[in-house]
Amino acid sequence: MKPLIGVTSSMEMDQSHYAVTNRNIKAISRVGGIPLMLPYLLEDIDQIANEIDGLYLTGGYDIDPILFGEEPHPKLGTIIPERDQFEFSLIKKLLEMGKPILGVCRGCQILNIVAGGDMYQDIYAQIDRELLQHTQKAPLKHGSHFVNVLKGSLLHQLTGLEKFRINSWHHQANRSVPDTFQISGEASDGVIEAIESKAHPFVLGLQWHPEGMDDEGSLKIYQGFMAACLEYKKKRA
Ligand SMILES: NCCCC(=O)O
Repeated sequence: MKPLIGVTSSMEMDQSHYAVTNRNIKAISRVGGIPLMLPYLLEDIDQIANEIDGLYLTGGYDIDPILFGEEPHPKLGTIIPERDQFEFSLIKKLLEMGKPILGVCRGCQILNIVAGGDMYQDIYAQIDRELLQHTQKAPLKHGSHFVNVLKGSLLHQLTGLEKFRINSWHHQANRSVPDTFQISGEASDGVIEAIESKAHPFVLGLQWHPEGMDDEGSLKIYQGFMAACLEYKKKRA
C-alpha cells in the first residue's frame, strides 16, 4: 500500500475553488505517494491527521502575521486566513504525532511559526543588508543561487551535498528558529533556506521550490520524505 500524503492547497481571494499545482502532485506521486489535496475543514482535522502518513506543505500566499504576534507590514502580500488557521492546527497535530512533514516555501515558513520560530514579513524591507535576488527572473527549474548546507543535517544526508543551486521565489523568510529546530541551509546573504526539527526523524522545511526543479538533489529530498512516510506507515500498521 502506498503512503497517503496530505497536500495543502491554495485558494484565491474570491474563495471559489481550491488549487494545488500539478508540479506538487507529481513530486509526490513520482516517488510513490498518493497525494490527497486538503480542504480547510477545521472540524475534520483530527480524522485528517489520523488518516495521512505524511504532510506536504506547499507554497502559496503570505502568512497572517497575527500568527507570530505582529501587525501587518505595508509590504505584506495576500493572506488567506482560513488556510493559515487550518495549516496551523494540522501542523501542530502532526508534530505531536511525530509524522513526517515536508514544507516548501510558504510551507517552510508556517512550519517554523507553528514550532515557535519567527519570520520576516518582507525580507527586502526588514533585513538591513544587501540581499541576493530571491524572486528570480528565470524559469522555476533554474537554480539561481546557492544554498550552503549544514554538515550532518538531514538535508545533507538526503542530498549528500554541502552546497548546491536552488531556485528562489519568495519575499518572506524565516528570521529565527526555535531551540527544537536547526537551520540546515543558508544562502550566502544569510537568508534561511532550510530548517529541520532536531526532535523528529523527518520534519524539514525548504525555502525554495524543489517541486519545480528537475535535479538529482530535489528528487532525493522527495524520495527521503516518502521513505520516512512509508516507515511511519509500517510502524503504525
Ligand atoms: N510567504 C509566502 C511564500 C512566498 C513568499 O515568501 O513570498
